[in-house]
Amino acid sequence: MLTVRVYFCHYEWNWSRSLKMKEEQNEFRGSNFRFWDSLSENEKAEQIMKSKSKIGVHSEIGKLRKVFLHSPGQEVELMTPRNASELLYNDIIYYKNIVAGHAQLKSVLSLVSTVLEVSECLEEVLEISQAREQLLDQILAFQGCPELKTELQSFSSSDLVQTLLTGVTLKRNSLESWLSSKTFSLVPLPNMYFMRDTSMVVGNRVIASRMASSVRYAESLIMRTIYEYHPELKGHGLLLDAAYGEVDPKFTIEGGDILVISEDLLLVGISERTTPKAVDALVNALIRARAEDGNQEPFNVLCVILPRERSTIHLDMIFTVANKEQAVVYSPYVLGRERARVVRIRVKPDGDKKFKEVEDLILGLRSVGVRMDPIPCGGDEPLHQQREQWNSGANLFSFAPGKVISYIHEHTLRACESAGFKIMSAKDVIKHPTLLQSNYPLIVTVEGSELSRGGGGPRCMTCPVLRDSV
Ligand SMILES: NC(=[NH2+])NCCC[C@H](N)C(=O)O
Repeated sequence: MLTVRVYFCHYEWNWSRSLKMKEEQNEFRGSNFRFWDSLSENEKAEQIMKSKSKIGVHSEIGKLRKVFLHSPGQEVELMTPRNASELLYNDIIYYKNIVAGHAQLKSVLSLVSTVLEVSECLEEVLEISQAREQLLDQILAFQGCPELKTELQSFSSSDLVQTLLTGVTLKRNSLESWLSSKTFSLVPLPNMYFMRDTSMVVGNRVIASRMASSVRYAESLIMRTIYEYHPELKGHGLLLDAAYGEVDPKFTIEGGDILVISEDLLLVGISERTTPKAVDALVNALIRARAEDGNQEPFNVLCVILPRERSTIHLDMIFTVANKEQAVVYSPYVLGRERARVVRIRVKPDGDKKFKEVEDLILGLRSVGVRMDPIPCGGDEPLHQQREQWNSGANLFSFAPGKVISYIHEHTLRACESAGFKIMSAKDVIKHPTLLQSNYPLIVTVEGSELSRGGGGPRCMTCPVLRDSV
């Protein structure tokens, strides 16, 4: 294999050792590489600036530099048919069967980006006593089990990470607990591998989500703590700090509903997970943040009112961006007779907002100057569309413009091929990373038949922290 030295490796990072090592191991960084020595002084300075900036997401497709993942562990095997739906799963899934699919995703992303494993970051953060204390207090208060604190405080950081992920079984040591229908005093976090939802980077700031379901609260508290304390990520301020504080069912927001199309355009799902009240707060927070940054440009938010169905919990289950002007869509809800309503909010820098209902999402995008040609998830047949969308067939993840990861869905992939994409398996790409250097649009497929039964796809499993601008 061709060995390539990438300019990123030449910058001396001051951050934690493990992260630096990861940078160095990642010698090959995808298609746009150049030898450091071939860069002009200006280009070098620009690259150094870029690598200094710790977080920044201004599009759905900019070349990926840093991404959060969580490789699923034993926590996914703690559910039973009885509690599966409460734990937000479509079915009982087996750890061994999802490992391979997730490992493919991670290997492909590691070829092009720094991959931050959330459990490793959490372990590092738990070494900071203030962070550990704060996180434990918050999680245990939310879960109503503050009595666990003394025991958990005594754990090593790695044991504590494991315990937070796999939960604590309720001790049957009183009549009340003996008769309780609960299994856990501290609920496990089997949804952790859906990294997308619990926090998000919008522009140069972070949103700590407020999850719609209490079984996921702890996940966003974990992310909030990582962004607050981790040397690699801290210091950016929160755009919206929704993870902690009073529970208000009218105020919930999850990352699967937020798509950053450009600096001046967001798509937002109004769904069973994300409420209008939270989106109002997000828009106001953006107005303030942009004013702070001296940004005098107006911006737009397109709000898609999603049906409340299990397979459309988030906007990214019916619409994901695959290239500069192409998106994979679930046609019935984006274009068809049953299409979702879309409300456009035009926001002036002085905070003035104008609301208008637009015809559909694609025309709404046009109305703000963005062309997106839809590629139908499942192809043209309603039967295939429904089956493949159910298994997260519209949920693709872009790691560069026109470079996308998808599950293997025959009809969706065929539609993508007709739209100009080449299809390659993750296995081939991992064996021959130079395949990623192609100039043509590319879809890398990962095995997802078991992963999708957790309720999401490649976009749901990734949380981009840093992307190049497009
Ligand atoms: N961005 C997404 N579509 N995420 C899917 C999350 C699935 C997860 N089981 C949940 O219900 O929360």
